[in-house]
Amino acid sequence: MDYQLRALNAAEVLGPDPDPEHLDPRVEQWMQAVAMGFLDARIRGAGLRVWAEGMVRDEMVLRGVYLDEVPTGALGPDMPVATFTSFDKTLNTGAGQLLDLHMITDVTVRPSHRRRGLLRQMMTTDLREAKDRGLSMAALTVSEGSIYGRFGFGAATWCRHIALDTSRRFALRDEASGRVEMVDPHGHADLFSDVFRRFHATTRGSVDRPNHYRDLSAGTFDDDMLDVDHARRGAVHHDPSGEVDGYVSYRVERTDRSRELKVHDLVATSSDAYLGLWQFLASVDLVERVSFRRAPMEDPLEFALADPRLYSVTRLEDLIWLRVLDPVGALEGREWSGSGSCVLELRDPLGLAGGRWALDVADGRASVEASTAPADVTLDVDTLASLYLGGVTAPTLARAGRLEGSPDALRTFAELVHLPSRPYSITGF
Ligand SMILES: CC(=O)SCCNC(=O)CCNC(=O)[C@H](O)C(C)(C)COP(=O)(O)OP(=O)(O)OC[C@H]1O[C@@H](n2cnc3c(N)ncnc32)[C@H](O)[C@@H]1OP(=O)(O)O
Repeated sequence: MDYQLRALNAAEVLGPDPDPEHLDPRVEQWMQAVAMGFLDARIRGAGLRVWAEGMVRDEMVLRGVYLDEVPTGALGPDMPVATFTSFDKTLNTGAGQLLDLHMITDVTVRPSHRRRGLLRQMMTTDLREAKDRGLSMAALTVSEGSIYGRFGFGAATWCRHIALDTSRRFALRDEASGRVEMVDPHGHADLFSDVFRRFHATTRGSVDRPNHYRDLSAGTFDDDMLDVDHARRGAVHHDPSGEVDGYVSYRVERTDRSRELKVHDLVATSSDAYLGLWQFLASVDLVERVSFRRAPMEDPLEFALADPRLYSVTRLEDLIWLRVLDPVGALEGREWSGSGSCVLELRDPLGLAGGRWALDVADGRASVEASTAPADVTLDVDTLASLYLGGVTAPTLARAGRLEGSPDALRTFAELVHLPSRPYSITGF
């Protein structure tokens, strides 16, 4: 069977203002292939608008694998058998630095064509092109944990799914300051985006949001319902000067004889905003359970409660998986601890970032260059990805057998790479 890998530049094909009723058929067929690959319904209505606008604003590259010949009656030659999207945004790497980030999503291969190397072909082409364009880091979120390690990706940020008992027993140890007012989220996409922009600028581990988050946060599109969420409600937190420093977007769902408040998005730029929004959520009557799937691993809420047992973690989720493309750009673009030096041997199954790299850290900033000196520490490129944002420590990875070196070398590297807190991304894509 002959396959052709093609790439479409969404902004070029759709123009600046795409009309969802009359999309270029190549793009629409590509979208329907993605929907089929993720076992979703056909895309229509609001979904076409949100997706097309997002593709254009984010300048997405849509890769597709097409069949040369299609048997009579089978899905047509314009619908790809495999899809893959990428676009560029930024990653907060700590100490206020934003690193350019190559983001990958919408990876599907039609079941009748899987395990023939189509994902491998799209991935290796895309990563090579991103590296050639000068990007030093790529990222994705995964449907299954077993797929992307072979391509050099490692889990780098995690989040908690939490449930909070908001019955009469709920109380914070101290009242949060500031004030919360309800808003209609459908009309506040700009305000929500602005709060997120400030959160992104100050939070290590945050990845910038694709454009369609404007609709997801505001509830003008919901990716489970594939439509406008008419039950979506919202509230914002004002700091004592009156400035909005956090928001929450949520809906209440009935389960048997009770109700659950499901938080879709909660973004806060200060602890008062974060705790104030939780205090508001707990004050919603007729609901005794609030759930949220993007709580930080180090969650102040747990420790602000008068009764910490009202807080439960229902699941831990790996969220952002990173892939180093260029070790110099990636390692120099990160926050480090103290001063010292070390030679790293990086093993890379795709040959993009492998080799020996001399790392020199002075007062938290690194300079990195290729080296022929003997390696102090040896690791795989996916292990470096997991260490990169401080989501896991070097001693833990050494105990897992994923770092090799003498005890002294491992100690030096562990001290340099260590970061004081866990990273937090609130954005899946
Ligand atoms: C970033 C994202 O978009 S995440 C979403 C990923 N997509 C999905 O989960 C949708 C449903 N699944 C699919 O569409 C496909 O099965 C895909 C995309 C996961 C895999 O596509 P394929 O073309 O079958 O993969 P391909 O043949 O290139 O396999 C590449 C390698 O990955 C391995 N692999 C592929 N799928 C899986 C899997 N689900 N679990 C474990 N390993 C896998 C293959 O065995 C192969 O390994 P090898 O090269 O070391 O021998």
